[in-house]
Amino acid sequence: MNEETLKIPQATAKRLPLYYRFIQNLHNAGKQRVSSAELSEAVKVDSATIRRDFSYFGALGKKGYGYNVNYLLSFFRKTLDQDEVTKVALIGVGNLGTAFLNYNFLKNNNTKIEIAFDIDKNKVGKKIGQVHIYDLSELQSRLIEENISIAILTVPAEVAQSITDSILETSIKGILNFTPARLNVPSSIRVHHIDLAVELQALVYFLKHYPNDTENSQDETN
Ligand SMILES: NC(=O)c1ccc[n+]([C@@H]2O[C@H](COP(=O)([O-])OP(=O)(O)OC[C@H]3O[C@@H](n4cnc5c(N)ncnc54)[C@H](O)[C@@H]3O)[C@@H](O)[C@H]2O)c1
Repeated sequence: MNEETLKIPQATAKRLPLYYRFIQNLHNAGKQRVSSAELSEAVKVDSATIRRDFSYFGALGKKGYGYNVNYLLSFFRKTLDQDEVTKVALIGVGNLGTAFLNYNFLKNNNTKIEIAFDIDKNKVGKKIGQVHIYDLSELQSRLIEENISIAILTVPAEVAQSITDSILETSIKGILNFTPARLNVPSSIRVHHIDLAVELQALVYFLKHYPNDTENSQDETN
């Protein structure tokens, strides 16, 4: 994201790609304008939150008119750096990694897995979709050469920290960690953890303790 968006709350920042996706859908469907109530229904975020989120960027909507779809689209495209492709590497081409390579974020214009790594000799040298799988010994040199800024970690938890340590001195600025390992990194590197087991447990907890909380029945902030 560019500098203008650096000071917005993190929860708002995390909702931006969600807004962008739905605004793209509205644009593709030929819609010219959208009210915060319609947007709220589509993205399942309450309209007060949408108005507050949008207010961080100045007055984007007009009372009684709603938001101009083209304006929002170009605004979010610019804010989310959609015109600039962020190169991603995937480390660990097992069950989860293979699924990501097949999916390869085709709906996102600005992120693409460019390269993958594994230690398994049966996988190294092959391609999944457009993505080549290289031996782990080539990790640092290829990350630097291709100027890759994000690494997705889908390796066994035991090796997650050592792989992380080995990419600290490369072009990597962010790590999307799917392993259950908690990673130690310097503050110059950002780590986002995605743990299905934790999410499932949280869902079970909310079902049990907040069965009637229909106001907040969608969690889009993580
Ligand atoms: N976050 C989630 O929701 C979620 C869900 C399922 C699995 N996981 C985690 O994701 C990771 C991968 O799971 P999986 O089911 O795909 O496992 P997997 O065993 O199918 O795949 C792991 C891959 O990593 C490779 N590998 C092993 N050591 C390596 C190293 N040092 N460098 C590079 N590659 C190496 C293996 O050869 C294999 O291809 C695990 O840590 C697992 O706990 C997370």
